[in-house]
Amino acid sequence: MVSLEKVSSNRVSAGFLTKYKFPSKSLNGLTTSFNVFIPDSAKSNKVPVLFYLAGLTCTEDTAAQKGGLFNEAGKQSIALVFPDTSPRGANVQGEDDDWQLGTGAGFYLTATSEKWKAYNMYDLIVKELPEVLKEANLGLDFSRWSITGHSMGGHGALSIYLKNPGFFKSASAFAPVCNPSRTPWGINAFTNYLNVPAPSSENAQPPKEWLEYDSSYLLKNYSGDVNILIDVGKGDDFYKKGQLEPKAISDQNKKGVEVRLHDDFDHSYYFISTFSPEHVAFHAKHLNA
Ligand SMILES: N[C@@H](CCC(=O)N[C@@H](CSC=O)C(=O)NCC(=O)O)C(=O)O
Repeated sequence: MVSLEKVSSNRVSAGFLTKYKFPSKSLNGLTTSFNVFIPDSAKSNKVPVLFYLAGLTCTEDTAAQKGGLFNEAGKQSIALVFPDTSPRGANVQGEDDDWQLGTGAGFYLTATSEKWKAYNMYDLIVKELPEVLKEANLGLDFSRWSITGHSMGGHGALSIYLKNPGFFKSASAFAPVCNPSRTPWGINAFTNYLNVPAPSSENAQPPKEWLEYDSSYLLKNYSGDVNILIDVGKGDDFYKKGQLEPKAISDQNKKGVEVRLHDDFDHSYYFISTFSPEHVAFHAKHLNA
């Protein structure tokens, strides 16, 4: 039995957003927080669930406050779950020194490096949080889950979807890191958290431990049907600097994958909140099919 503590609750759109915290086994016993939006309709019928994984430097509050997801989620009777982006206070030397590694930068993987042993956001999202939500008895339908995210969280959403065939009905992402085993944020995260060094040449095949978390590679080797929507802004500086590489996904021309590039939009929550109602509607189509 997990000791789930309610931190706050706010009326928003056609439901309530409630923040909880609990000591997480995945994160070495550290306390983690998450927000959950439950539409009013959950009182009469169980509702499907959409996870939102946020990006570097974010918390469980970032997308809840700025993502613009609630009106459509309320209308479509979908619950939203917003986890944190890393453990907090793991006491790893240097974990607060660089916004691209450590606190706020968990990269949604299971760390295999002794130094980063609390950094197990993959286990938290895929195993522990679903169990915690089931136990909390919030009116959620545990046969219908989907997943979305932004940037590092877009990488998380796509890789978690592709690593768990059949578990999620659909995945979507805003400006995701699509090919982390060949782009700087991913290489930095994998080298450190997985303790597997980068290959000596840029053109060499990345290590197999890294590829297990690379959505482009996972998609290439995926045999079933997929439902994936990706939006990227052409005015996004991280896109221009080669951190995102959506071409690694769009060039595969896989059925069930739509990658849309939009003029002018940047990496910010102005971009996300513009397209988030469409993403919620996309997931509703698959969650309610
Ligand atoms: N501090 C950084 C910029 C950090 C940043 O832009 N974070 C993005 C996610 S980037 C990929 O995961 C974000 O979502 N920020 C929160 C927000 O409210 O916009 C820098 O110095 O560039």
